[in-house]
Amino acid sequence: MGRFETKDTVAVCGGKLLKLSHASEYTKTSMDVNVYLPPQYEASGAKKLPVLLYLSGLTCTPQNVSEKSFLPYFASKHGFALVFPDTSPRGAGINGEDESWDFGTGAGFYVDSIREPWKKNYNMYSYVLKELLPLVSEEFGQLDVLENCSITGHSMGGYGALMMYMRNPGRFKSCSAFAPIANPSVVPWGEKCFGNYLGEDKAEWYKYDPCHLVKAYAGNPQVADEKILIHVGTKDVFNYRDHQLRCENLVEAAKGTKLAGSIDLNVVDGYDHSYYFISSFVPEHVEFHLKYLTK
Ligand SMILES: N[C@@H](CCC(=O)N[C@@H](CSC=O)C(=O)NCC(=O)O)C(=O)O
Repeated sequence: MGRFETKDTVAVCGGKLLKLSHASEYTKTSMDVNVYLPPQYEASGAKKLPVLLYLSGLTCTPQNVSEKSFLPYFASKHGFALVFPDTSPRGAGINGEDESWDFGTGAGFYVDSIREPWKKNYNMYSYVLKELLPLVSEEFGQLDVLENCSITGHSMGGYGALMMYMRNPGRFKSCSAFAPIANPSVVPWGEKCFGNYLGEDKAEWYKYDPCHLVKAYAGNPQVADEKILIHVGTKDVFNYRDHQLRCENLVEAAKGTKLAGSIDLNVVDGYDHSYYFISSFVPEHVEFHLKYLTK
């Protein structure tokens, strides 16, 4: 299949989960990605299917979300495709990339590094937006991944979804997030990753921080009633309020901006950070995105 190598094809919920890999120009490594094609794909003819891009969190490969989110069930029910990228380059051969679970391998933080020794490979922002999605579009002509695509994600990936959405107004039809790292510049995970990938100049960090991006965000020209849906649990060990996640900071930062009153933050009692939490709120997030995606 063109530039993708198919490593496995799994029957799921009436559709096909394709486990793919390809050589990446932006990471200079082989990259894994899972693409879920719902049963409607085969019969779609000239009509292109909408796509939901899901960015995963720290330590994840494309398999965690494929196996544990229930997203394929809803994609089959409603006729949209799913794209599950990996969370970092793997095996880049950089000293220190495998020393901790919250930096390096599995922790690309969806930024383009500007620092040695990371900048040659750790370019997940450009990789996802400029390479992977265009490649999916080329290889799967029936998927409208360039014009009719929404974005979501979990934790580091929830942060990535908010950040990519706000940096590219109109590129995605809608955005939601599960327990996102909403203000990475002020929390330990962000400080570690931004410090290493982007250096000491905080101005470089703010280019990727949703709480700063929201200030200049021009609004989504594609939609009239723009909202961002966020869920986070009260039993999340990374704490929505004052530890790694800081979801309330985004609501606060949005005041006086185009997104004032539009960040729909739902703090849900008793839920943790796991895929039990994610899968519990996937139905609501799917309903949300379906309001914006063209069917
Ligand atoms: N050290 C632990 C915890 C890692 C963890 O909780 N990862 C989350 C994402 S955290 C933020 O980005 C995750 O989604 N894990 C995968 C899963 O299937 O739950 C560890 O290494 O497990």
